[in-house]
Amino acid sequence: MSLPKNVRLVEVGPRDGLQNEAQPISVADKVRLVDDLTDAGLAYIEVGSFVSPKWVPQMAGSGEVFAGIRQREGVTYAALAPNLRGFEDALAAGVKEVAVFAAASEAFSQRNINCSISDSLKRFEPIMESARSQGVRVRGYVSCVLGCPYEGRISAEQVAPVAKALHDMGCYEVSLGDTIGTGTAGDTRRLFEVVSAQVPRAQLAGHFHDTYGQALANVYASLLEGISVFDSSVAGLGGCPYAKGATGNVASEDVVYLLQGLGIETGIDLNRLIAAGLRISEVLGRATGSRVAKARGVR
Ligand SMILES: CC(C)(COP(=O)([O-])OP(=O)([O-])OC[C@H]1O[C@@H](n2cnc3c(N)ncnc32)[C@H](O)[C@@H]1OP(=O)([O-])[O-])[C@@H](O)C(=O)NCCC(=O)NCCSC(=O)C[C@@](C)(O)CC(=O)[O-]
Repeated sequence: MSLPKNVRLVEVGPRDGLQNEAQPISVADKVRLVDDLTDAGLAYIEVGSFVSPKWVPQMAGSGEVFAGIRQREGVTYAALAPNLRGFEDALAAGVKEVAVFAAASEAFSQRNINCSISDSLKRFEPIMESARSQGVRVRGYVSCVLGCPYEGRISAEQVAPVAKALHDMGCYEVSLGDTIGTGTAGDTRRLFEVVSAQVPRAQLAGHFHDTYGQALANVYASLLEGISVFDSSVAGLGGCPYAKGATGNVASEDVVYLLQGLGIETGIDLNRLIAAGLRISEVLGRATGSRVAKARGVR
């Protein structure tokens, strides 16, 4: 299979990246991050989550962040919604696209959203119905596609029915998440081979955490499988509150560098992206997680 000519990056830094931070991050700093990412040319930015603040306190101000950001024409600013309440709160905050999130592991589903996989899918149905009637696009996530912090190995055959269910209920794209970053390039190729028998490749995305240093290799393995949408996080921010020890997503800067080397267009200005990552890393008081940013001689 030949490599895709264009790739779309879904920037999840402001959401997946920051949701796990214990230290307070001001609304102004979150707004600045999203604006910097807009200026760097990202066409899709996941800005926040409308989830319970008791479960994920860092996302509590997502409505204020939406109110503060500069929205550029043609850029999608999305948010996570776990239930109808979250969906309605998101809409009230002016959100035009949401993402629902399920898991391929029962134990993770319980820890993350306090219900079974099948109950979570039922919970999404009223969201899908309301979204359809209001013309809101919904993206779907499946977590733990290559491993679970509680159940260990997860097979591609466990992932495929969950991805299919999200696709069948109307998610226009399903992102497959290696939440704990244990997957290898071989596992990744097999995952997409199996899942693409249920959901077309053009409607699948890859979401790789870099815990074991395999994320960039997994992006490349996915490209070889014809996948052309990847979630990534500026400065490699992040982790998951329900997957202890998991590091951030693959750094957006590193993915852009990889893609540039393959002659694949993303429309992203790498220098501005690096600057955005350095600014938020400074706010967080730590070094950037992007190897490319580090190699360019800055922090
Ligand atoms: C789903 C629930 C709400 C169930 O949580 P629950 O406790 O079972 O829900 P509940 O319906 O019993 O409600 C409990 C309380 O939460 C409130 N509540 C209920 N819904 C909402 C809402 N939408 N927004 C704000 N508040 C809400 C509700 O009003 C009530 O408040 P109280 O009466 O106790 O004061 C909870 O488990 C939750 O919010 N979980 C979110 C977990 C999360 O955000 N995880 C991280 C995102 S997933 C991820 O990172 C993985 C991904 C996508 O990146 C891919 C990958 O890497 O794998």
